[in-house]
Amino acid sequence: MTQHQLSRPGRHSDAAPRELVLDVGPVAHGGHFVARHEGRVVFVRHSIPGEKVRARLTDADDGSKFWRADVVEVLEASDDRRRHFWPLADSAAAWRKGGPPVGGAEFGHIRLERQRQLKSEVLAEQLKRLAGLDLRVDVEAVGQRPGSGEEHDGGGLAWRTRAGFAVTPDGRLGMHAHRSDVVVPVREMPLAVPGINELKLWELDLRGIARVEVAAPANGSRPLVLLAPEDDADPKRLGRILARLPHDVSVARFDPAKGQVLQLRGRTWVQESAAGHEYRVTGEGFWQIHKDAPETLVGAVRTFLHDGGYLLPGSAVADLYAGAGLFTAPLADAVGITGSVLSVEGSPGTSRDARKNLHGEGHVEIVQGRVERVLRNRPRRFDSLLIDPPRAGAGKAVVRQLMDSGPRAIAYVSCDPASFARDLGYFHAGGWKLEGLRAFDLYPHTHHLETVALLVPDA
Ligand SMILES: C[S@@+](CC[C@H](N)C(=O)[O-])C[C@H]1O[C@@H](n2cnc3c(N)ncnc32)[C@H](O)[C@@H]1O
Repeated sequence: MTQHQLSRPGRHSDAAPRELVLDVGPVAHGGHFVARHEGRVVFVRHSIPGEKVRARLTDADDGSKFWRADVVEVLEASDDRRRHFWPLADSAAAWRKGGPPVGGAEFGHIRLERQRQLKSEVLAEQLKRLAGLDLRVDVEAVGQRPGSGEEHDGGGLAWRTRAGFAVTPDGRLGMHAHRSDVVVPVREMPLAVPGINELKLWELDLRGIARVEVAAPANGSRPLVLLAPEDDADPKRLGRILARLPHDVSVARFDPAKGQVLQLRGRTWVQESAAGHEYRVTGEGFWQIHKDAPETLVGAVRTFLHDGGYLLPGSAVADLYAGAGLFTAPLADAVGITGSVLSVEGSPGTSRDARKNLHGEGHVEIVQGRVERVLRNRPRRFDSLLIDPPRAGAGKAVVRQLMDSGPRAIAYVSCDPASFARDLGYFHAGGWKLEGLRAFDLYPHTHHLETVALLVPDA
């Protein structure tokens, strides 16, 4: 990696030292660890509680309440520290070579079991702070061979069925350095499933392409490569890239701003499978990223709703923030043709997929629109609900609408402990309680965490 200026945000006042020696304290939401320098909080990435590190300031404005820093040298290492499995994402190694590490594997230097403990601590802290709840939940490992995590011999790797790449100015496959516009060339993505790495996209000349997205379903069906050309790209370049990719790979061009996907070869979608159902997912449409996430999450929701007696034949239920219908199909099975399922998804393309995926299920109504609008314009009663909002969570108004629709239970699937804890606070204020909570490590080696909760009225 060459020396680059940090272009985003990388602010330093002249008075601020560029490197500090820090004693690292507890983990915070977002994958940072809390340290202090002369009374000011410094959020340090790539460290571990209890360590002493030398860290480079990446955001250090005199006026700001806290600074951000990145480890360049570990002075006293934690027993939980492991050699990072990917040199490009190893903070100290990357800075030694003159630039920031690539993003996306910011916990890769931590023993897997300790990663899960840290995520559990973050969840407990958010629940306490935002929902006033004293609760510690263990984070469950998913799809890892027992004991394999310690040596990184496959533990926690090769799980991403989706990967996004940038392109270097000279046309090589790359990834953004952490909090930076710098694109670092890559030759593999260790968190991605083999179906993505086998494409060897790093061998392509990608000049004229701004972004590359790849989807390789866990069921081994045909992968899809999405290419976003720059505005002034020579169309012949797309043809040359197409010729270099294996024939059994679908290729499409896409325009992220307009949400358009145009076929170049094969399909514009991938075929996914879960819980005995088949799903098509077009372009960049949402699908759970971890190869084992669909089965894991459907199983957890089923246990909470079905085993709790909240999902009976004939029930009226809803799947909100439904994507391509991952949960809609098993909910439709459970309530049967005497019941009904309302499935609401905001993205027009993904909602079209849901319509195709649930075609023929007469008791399922697919509605494209924002959840808050659909619930406001057509208020109705439900026996139980499932929600799986994006990272921002559902929010106060939607939580109110959900409670007002009279369900006996709500399953809440969340990918962000902070917005989940905040929403839980709104449920508490409305007279509801947390009846069950499970947490899953569906993003190993990153700070992200998935939870599934069961909420019921506090009778
Ligand atoms: C975390 S994904 C879950 C999708 C689906 N449940 C699954 O597991 O495959 C959230 C989905 O909500 C959609 N979405 C985001 N904001 C929305 C809103 N206000 N109303 C409806 N859908 C929304 C996104 O397009 C995305 O498909």
